[in-house]
Amino acid sequence: MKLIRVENYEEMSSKAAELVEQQILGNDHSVLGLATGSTPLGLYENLIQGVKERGISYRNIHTVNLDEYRGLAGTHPNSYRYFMNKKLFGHIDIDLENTHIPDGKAKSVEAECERYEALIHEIGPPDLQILGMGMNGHIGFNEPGTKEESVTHCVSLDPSTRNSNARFFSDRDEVPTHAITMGIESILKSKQILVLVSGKNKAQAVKRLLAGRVSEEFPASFLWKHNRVTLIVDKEAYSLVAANEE
Ligand SMILES: O=P(O)(O)OC[C@H]1O[C@](O)(CO)[C@@H](O)[C@@H]1O
Repeated sequence: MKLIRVENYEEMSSKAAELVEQQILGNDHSVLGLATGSTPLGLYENLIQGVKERGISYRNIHTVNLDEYRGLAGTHPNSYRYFMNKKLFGHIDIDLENTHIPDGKAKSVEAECERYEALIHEIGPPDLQILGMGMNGHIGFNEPGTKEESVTHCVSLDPSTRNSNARFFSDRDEVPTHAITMGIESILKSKQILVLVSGKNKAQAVKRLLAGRVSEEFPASFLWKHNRVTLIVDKEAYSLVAANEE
């Protein structure tokens, strides 16, 4: 795992954008794996700037997102489809037909998971997958206990994840109880993975990740099984590791 230590969220976001743009400049037909949550927002702002100021084009880029809440339509303001359209896709020259996110409202969740996994293989796997990490080590919505062999599946969300994501909803009870997520195996198929972690509330998770012990109990630890992972971590998120080094 390649570690890039940066000062703060802004630097993490601009460094990440630099790496994404490098990928696009190297192959303008790249497949990007994208994430939601607070972490990649700064990255997306930088990518939007890249279109306006650096002439980066997404005309031939395809994207696959990691996950979507079960039960929310793409028009729901808390759905990840809505998030992606608002925070990125609506501001860059990407063809929306080339952007893919699981359908949270699909009638049959099993059929939707199968369709999405097949789609990842058909257009992908991603040349570059962006990941955030939950405080409990979740990647996508793969909660502790998820098997390494997991492909796209429906998960019951951990109470800690629902609590943490409640900040996006007007009421905690509105946070969906289930989500569709790419599995660990689906994520590890990506050719390259870029993990972004920022803030004090992730310091414990960074410490656990960098301890290097691979365990189902901490899903992000499976990233040690991939040979092209870059972790960009800011000072606060790295603080507990730094304290150990002193
Ligand atoms: O970036 P945040 O909001 O801390 O969330 C971390 C991770 O949690 C998820 O939002 C799922 O809850 C992931 O998509 C994200 O990478």
